[in-house]
Amino acid sequence: MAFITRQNIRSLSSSAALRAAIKHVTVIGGGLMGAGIAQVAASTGHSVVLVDTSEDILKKATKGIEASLKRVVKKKFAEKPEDGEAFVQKVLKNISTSTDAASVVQGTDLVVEAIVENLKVKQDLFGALDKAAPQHTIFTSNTSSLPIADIASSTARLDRFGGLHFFNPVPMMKLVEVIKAPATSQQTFDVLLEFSKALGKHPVSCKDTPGFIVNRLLVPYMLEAVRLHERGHGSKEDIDVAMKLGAGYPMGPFELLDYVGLDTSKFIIDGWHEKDPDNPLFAPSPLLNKLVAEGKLGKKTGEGFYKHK
Ligand SMILES: C[C@H](O)CC(=O)SCCNC(=O)CCNC(=O)[C@H](O)C(C)(C)COP(=O)(O)OP(=O)(O)OC[C@H]1O[C@@H](n2cnc3c(N)ncnc32)[C@H](O)[C@@H]1OP(=O)(O)O
Ligand SMILES: NC(=O)c1ccc[n+]([C@@H]2O[C@H](COP(=O)([O-])OP(=O)(O)OC[C@H]3O[C@@H](n4cnc5c(N)ncnc54)[C@H](O)[C@@H]3O)[C@@H](O)[C@H]2O)c1
Repeated sequence: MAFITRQNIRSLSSSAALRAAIKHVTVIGGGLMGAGIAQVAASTGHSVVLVDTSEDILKKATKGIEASLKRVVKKKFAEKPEDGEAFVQKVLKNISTSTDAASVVQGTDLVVEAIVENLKVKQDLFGALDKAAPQHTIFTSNTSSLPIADIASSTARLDRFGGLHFFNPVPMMKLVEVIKAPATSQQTFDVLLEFSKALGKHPVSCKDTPGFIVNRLLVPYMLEAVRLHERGHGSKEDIDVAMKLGAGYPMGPFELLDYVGLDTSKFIIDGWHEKDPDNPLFAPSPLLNKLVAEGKLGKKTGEGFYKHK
């Protein structure tokens, strides 16, 4: 570990050297995204510590990772199921868990944060981690909508702070948006691009602008679907079928909102509305607000726009 130091980081030029820079990864948040990121990092040979606030959440996350890995190997090792089982066990061995982020970051090359979409909570976390992590450790956030520069402002490592935005479900979705904030160094950015490739993902470069590329287009689209339904211009079922069969989307907007999480979707739109209240694309939705207030957060709680088993 600790391949990158401030002294040798300038000599990191080849792809191989950049890839070798990240061996030990700490993923903070063991929910939908964090569990998927930990799974993919462990599957590609990284040693991973997954952090959350309670042992119960971590147990649930580990069970989810095991179930997801079994789905992956069913196809990948269809001819040799015993090799598939060995792969699952090997990957699970690469993952340990902890409820104490500050102690585990002492041995990490990269932090990927995937906790709740709230600026203050993220800043508090990174402020504490900055004091505990070694100099060489790179910090990243998987935020959907918050400026990376704002999250990084709670630390003194602005040059070693960037964005790594994964997509749900992480084991299946090939894209990673790599975000270069104004103070992110070119070396950090290059390491993050190579790390994304080492995970088997396709990185794209993004500026630190609201929603980066995908969410700036996708979130207004999903909210427009809710508004269309609120106006009585279509049932959610018809809108979903229309977008799947008429536009070739794998999920309709209501299915996707349930999949992403209605709380996360509300955090995103509320944050943008606060900053740009005149933009009609960022207007809050009464129906979304009502469902979140009722605790109907989508697939993860068993009900959102739809009921889930
Ligand atoms: C808001 C945020 O900031 C950004 C975001 O993340 S926005 C959300 C982005 N994500 C999307 O848009 C997802 C859109 N949906 C899809 O692409 C597809 O519906 C899907 C990949 C989720 C599922 O595919 P679908 O064909 O509908 O269902 P299903 O048959 O269950 O799954 C297809 C394959 O994926 C696998 N799979 C699905 N979820 C999986 C998971 N969590 N782990 C492992 N494998 C999984 C299945 O095993 C299956 O494999 P198979 O073809 O070998 O049987
Ligand atoms: N859901 C999506 O489709 C999606 C896609 C891309 C990015 N994101 C972003 O990823 C992040 C996580 O989203 P999610 O959907 O996985 O949320 P989630 O609610 O499923 O999981 C969040 C996890 O973080 C944990 N947590 C909260 N505060 C913590 C702290 N201080 N320390 C450690 N753990 C803490 C919670 O206990 C929970 O397990 C958010 O920033 C979100 O915007 C979400």
